Amino acid sequence: MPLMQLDGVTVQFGGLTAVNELSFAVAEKTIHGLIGPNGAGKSTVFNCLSRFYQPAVGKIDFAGRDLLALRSDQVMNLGIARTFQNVELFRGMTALENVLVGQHSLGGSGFFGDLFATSKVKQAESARRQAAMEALEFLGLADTANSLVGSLPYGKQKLIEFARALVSKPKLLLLDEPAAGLNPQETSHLGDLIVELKDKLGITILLVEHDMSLVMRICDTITVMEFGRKIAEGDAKTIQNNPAVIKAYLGEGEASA
Ligand SMILES: Nc1ncnc2c1ncn2[C@@H]1O[C@H](COP(=O)(O)OP(=O)(O)OP(=O)(O)O)[C@@H](O)[C@H]1O
Repeated sequence: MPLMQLDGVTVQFGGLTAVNELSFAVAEKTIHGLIGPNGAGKSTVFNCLSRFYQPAVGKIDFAGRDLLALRSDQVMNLGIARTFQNVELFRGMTALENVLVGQHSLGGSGFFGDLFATSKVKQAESARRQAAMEALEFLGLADTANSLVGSLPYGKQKLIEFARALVSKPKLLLLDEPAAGLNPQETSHLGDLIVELKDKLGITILLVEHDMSLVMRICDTITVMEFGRKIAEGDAKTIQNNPAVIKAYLGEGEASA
């Protein structure tokens, strides 16, 4: 059984159908790419999964639950985390503090516990800090823990966003253009880290990305969208040789796809 299944999902903005009867399944512990030319509807799909948008029609099942019946915060508690196209961190806070923010959804000790800082609270706080440090260490960022995020290079900031998403212990991680703004070396390192998230932590990844060499290198399965519809699906080799995919990208001038 897949971890997540979209079934006939349709999203409209006024007269525009941004996602059109889209169905696809994401298998557990895989890296699943969602690609397509600009405006194909990829971000709209992510925004449905994070529950920012409500589809007009369709169903989304996540680990046996009806995702569309849940609020955005409930989705996070169910085990879905995401990163954003543009880095969305608190620049005036340290890397560690930013990662700690990602644990907020895991629940705390409650109002009185926080107020009186009981030993239980202190223990929970120390466990949270340890988990945040472990997430930073996993991504090779331990040395940045006490640095202000705004002072760090963009590539590191992107990875701190990853750490923040990881610390909520997601089953599914939605990565929205993680390679945007990174140089080829940083992109290659990022690709290795994404594979490690799958292999070592067992996290399922849904990846929206324009860097085709990264997508083709790390994805187990790729779903291709154009004008809101699915036009192809399969492994990298199948997708690279699919005439409809080649046409969709060539039509946009992205012959590299
Ligand atoms: N909030 C919105 N209101 C109106 N139209 C929207 C909204 N969000 C997206 N759209 C439109 O829906 C279509 C799909 O957009 P979307 O951002 O999902 O595409 P995308 O595949 O993520 O594109 P890109 O690769 O450029 O990020 C586009 O025509 C876009 O203009």
